[in-house]
Amino acid sequence: MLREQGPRGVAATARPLACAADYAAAARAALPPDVWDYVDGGAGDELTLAANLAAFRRRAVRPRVLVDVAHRDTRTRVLGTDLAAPLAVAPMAYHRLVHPDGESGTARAAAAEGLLTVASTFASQTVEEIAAAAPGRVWFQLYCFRDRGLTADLVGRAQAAGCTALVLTGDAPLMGRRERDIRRGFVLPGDIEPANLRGLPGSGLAGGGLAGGGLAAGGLPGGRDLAAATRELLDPALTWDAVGWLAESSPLPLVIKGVMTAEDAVLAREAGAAAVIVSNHGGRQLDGAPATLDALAEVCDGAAGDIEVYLDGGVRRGLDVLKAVALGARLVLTGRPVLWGLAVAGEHGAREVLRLLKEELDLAMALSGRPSLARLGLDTLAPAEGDT
Ligand SMILES: Cc1cc2nc3c(=O)[nH]c(=O)nc-3n(C[C@H](O)[C@H](O)[C@H](O)COP(=O)(O)O)c2cc1C
Ligand SMILES: O=C(O)C(=O)c1ccccc1
Repeated sequence: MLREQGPRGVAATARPLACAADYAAAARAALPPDVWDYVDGGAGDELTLAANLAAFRRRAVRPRVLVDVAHRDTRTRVLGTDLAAPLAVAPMAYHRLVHPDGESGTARAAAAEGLLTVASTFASQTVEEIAAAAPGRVWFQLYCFRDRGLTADLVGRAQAAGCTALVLTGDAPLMGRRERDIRRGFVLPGDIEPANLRGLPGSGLAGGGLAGGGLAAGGLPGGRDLAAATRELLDPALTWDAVGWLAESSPLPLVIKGVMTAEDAVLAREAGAAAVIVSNHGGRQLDGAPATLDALAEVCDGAAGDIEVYLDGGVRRGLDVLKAVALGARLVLTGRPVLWGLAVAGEHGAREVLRLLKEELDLAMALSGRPSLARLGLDTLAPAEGDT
C-alpha cells in the first residue's frame, strides 16, 4: 500500500492512500499548479465535468441478499483482449507531464493488473514504445489530421507496433476552451513533446517548434499557442466518411469515441465501427453536454446490440464501474485517476489506483449480491432521481 509522503518524505506523517480521491489529493500536492489544472480542468463553466461525477453519485444500487458470493468473476473479453475486469485506461495526452515513467509506465501498470491502455495520438512517448511495454494490451487513439497521408501513416505504425484496436476521437473538431489553462498561461514544458509527431514537417508541434520554449495553451506571449498548433493539425471538417475510410483501410477493429446520442450510435454502426465510447471527453470539450452515465441508455438503444458500447467520464470508484456495466457498458474507461497514481508514484502508483478500482468492483459485486458481470443489469440500480 502506498503512503502519502510528509514534508521531505518524513515517514512519521505518511498516511496510507485508501482510494482514488486520496491519490488526487496527493497528486495535487505534488504537481505544479498549472499541470494539476491542465489535468483536472474542463471546458467553460465545467458543468459537464461536474455532471459526470454527479450522475454516478445520484444512482443507488438495489442490493440482493443471501446470494452465494463466495466466488466473484470480474473477467471479460473485449475486442479479442482478455481483461481481468471491464476496465481500461482512457487515452490522455502527455503522461510525462506528471511523471517520467510516462505512457509506458501506465501501460505496464494496466497490463500488470490484466487491463488495457488506450495510447493517445498526443502521447509523450511513441506508440512503438508504449505498445512494446504492454504487448497485446494497448489500443491506439487516433486524431484524424487534415493530412490523410499522415493519418494513414500513424494508423500503419500503430498496427505494426502491435496495437489491437483503433479508437477514433470524434468529439474534438476543435479543442474545447479550457479556461484554467488560459488563466495559468499553461505552457507545455520544453522537454515534453508529442512523440508520435516527432520530425513532422510543418506542424509547428514537433521538432524545433517544441524544443524552443514550449507551447502555450491560451495563446499567451512567451510560448507557442497549443490550441492554435493543434488546430493546424486536426481536421474540423471530419465526417462519418472518414470512419468508413478507416474501417476499410485498417484491419483493426474501430471504436468511435465521443458518441453521446442514439443517432450517432446508428451512424457508427452503419459506418462499420465495432464499438462506440460514450464520452464527453471528461468535460473538456462541449460544456453543456450531459453526463455520460445519463447518455448511456440512448446510445445502447442506437447500438441495438450490433456494436459494443463503452463509457468514460467521472469513474472514480469500482462502484461506478458496476453502475456503468449495469446500464449497458461492456467496458469502462478511467482517465484522470490513472494520472493521479502516476504523479504520486509513477508506474507503481498507476497500478495501485487500477488495483483499488478492481478491488472495489469485486467488493461491490459481492455486497450487491451480483457475483458475475452477467448478473449486472437494469434491475441492479434504483430509478434515477426525477425518473418516473
Ligand atoms: C489530461 C487529459 C488529456 C486527454 N487527452 C486526450 C487525448 O489525447 N485524446 C482523447 O481522445 N481524449 C483525451 N482525453 C479525454 C479522456 O480520454 C477521457 O475521455 C476522459 O478523461 C474521461 O474522463 P475522466 O478523466 O473523468 O475519467 C484527455 C483527458 C485528460 C484529463
Ligand atoms: O487535452 C485533451 O483533452 C486532449 O484531448 C488533447 C488533444 C490534443 C493535444 C493535447 C491534448
